[in-house]
Amino acid sequence: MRCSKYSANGNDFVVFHSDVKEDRTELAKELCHRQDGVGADGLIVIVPNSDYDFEWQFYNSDGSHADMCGNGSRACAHYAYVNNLASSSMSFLTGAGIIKAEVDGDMVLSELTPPKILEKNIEINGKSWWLIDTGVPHLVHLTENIEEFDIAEARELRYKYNANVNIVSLDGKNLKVRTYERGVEDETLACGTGMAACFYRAYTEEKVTNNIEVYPKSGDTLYLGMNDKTITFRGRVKKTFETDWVL
Ligand SMILES: N[C@@H](CCC[C@H](N)C(=O)O)C(=O)O
Repeated sequence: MRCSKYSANGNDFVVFHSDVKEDRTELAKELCHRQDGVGADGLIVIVPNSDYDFEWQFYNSDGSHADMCGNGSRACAHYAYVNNLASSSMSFLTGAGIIKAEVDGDMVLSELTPPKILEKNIEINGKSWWLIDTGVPHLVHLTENIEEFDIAEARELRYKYNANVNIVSLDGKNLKVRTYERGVEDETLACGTGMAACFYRAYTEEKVTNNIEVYPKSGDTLYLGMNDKTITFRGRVKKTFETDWVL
């Protein structure tokens, strides 16, 4: 079985495809383990679908299922293209809905599901959070100082709201973002749906214009914009390892 490891701007994934759709919770935990496994933030399994190019099963590193993953969608699209599972322009089914993606070398564009503001102005400890669904739920707080990310507070909010937790600051006309991810239970180097939620809040509040750059913790550059109702999310992916493997 072909099995690849991808880094999508520091958010890393084990990816493989299979004809069998089955529960892979335990496998996700084993493979994603940083010391005893391959090590990754998530596991993506591509399985056949009769209506779209394919569908995916997405697992966080703790084995929990997530409906969507922005960075994972770009890694998955690249894997599907280079393994002849789809053409460079594809659509696939996720728990959050249909995702369209386009692969151009190592640049991959993913069109995320329409963002939804679930709740505005949640005031906690002098901070004002918005809860936004960009395929999965994200709390977003606009801050002056991106260096001050209180992980203990983020962890508390993550459980209270069952959401990922982000802080975002302006960097000129662009944005810097940091994300605590549920299912990884720590800050990750990048989170696509998190960047999308931060962009959406900043754009809705007219802090940024359309089509800007967003810089996650890894320091990479992602390109985000509103396209009618959906958010386009573009950036490089890197295949870091590949093996043919007997599981
Ligand atoms: N890293 C992903 C988000 C993965 C799912 C998330 N941890 C959740 O459980 O909601 C991204 O790039 O969007």
